[in-house]
Amino acid sequence: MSTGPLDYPQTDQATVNEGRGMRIAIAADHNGLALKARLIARLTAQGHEVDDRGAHADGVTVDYPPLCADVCGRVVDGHADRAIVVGGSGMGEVIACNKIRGIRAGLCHDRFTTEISRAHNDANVIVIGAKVLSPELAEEIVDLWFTTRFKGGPHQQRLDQIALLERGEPLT
Ligand SMILES: O=C(CO)[C@H](O)[C@H](O)COP(=O)(O)O
Repeated sequence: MSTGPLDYPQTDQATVNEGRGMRIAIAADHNGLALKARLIARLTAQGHEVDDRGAHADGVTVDYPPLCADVCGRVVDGHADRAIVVGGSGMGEVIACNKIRGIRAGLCHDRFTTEISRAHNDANVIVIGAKVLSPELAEEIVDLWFTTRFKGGPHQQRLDQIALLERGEPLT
């Protein structure tokens, strides 16, 4: 992952790898365990290195914020190129992830939101609601997410503005 002048993670190795051979941290709460397992199998078969950060126990209710903090921390500290979080709706998860400096998490539930999260927002975390999507659509959008490149240009300027907000600095 490169670090730009504003000291936050920018376009990452993923765009260089064009969707292959990335280090991916993944987590799910109790609502997302089956989908997490399915995505791990698929991404591993595609040649990615997948780090399953939990939860691991089926039938046990868990809180999602610590899982979000963990996988996002792996991205921010450079141990992972990108992260996936699976929840029930994914709404709380995307809120939690976006509290972490350097994280741009997108809640993706169709092809449009998925493409925009990468092309415009350079999202480094994708959040999926296992109760919102079919497993087949989840696989499709994860594939799309990993192969969609950030467009840069005016979108980079907006990300720079978001980074200023994150740092509590005035927008110029
Ligand atoms: O998607 C989620 C948060 O946005 C969680 O999966 C959901 O809130 C968990 O709820 P419950 O404990 O009732 O299964």
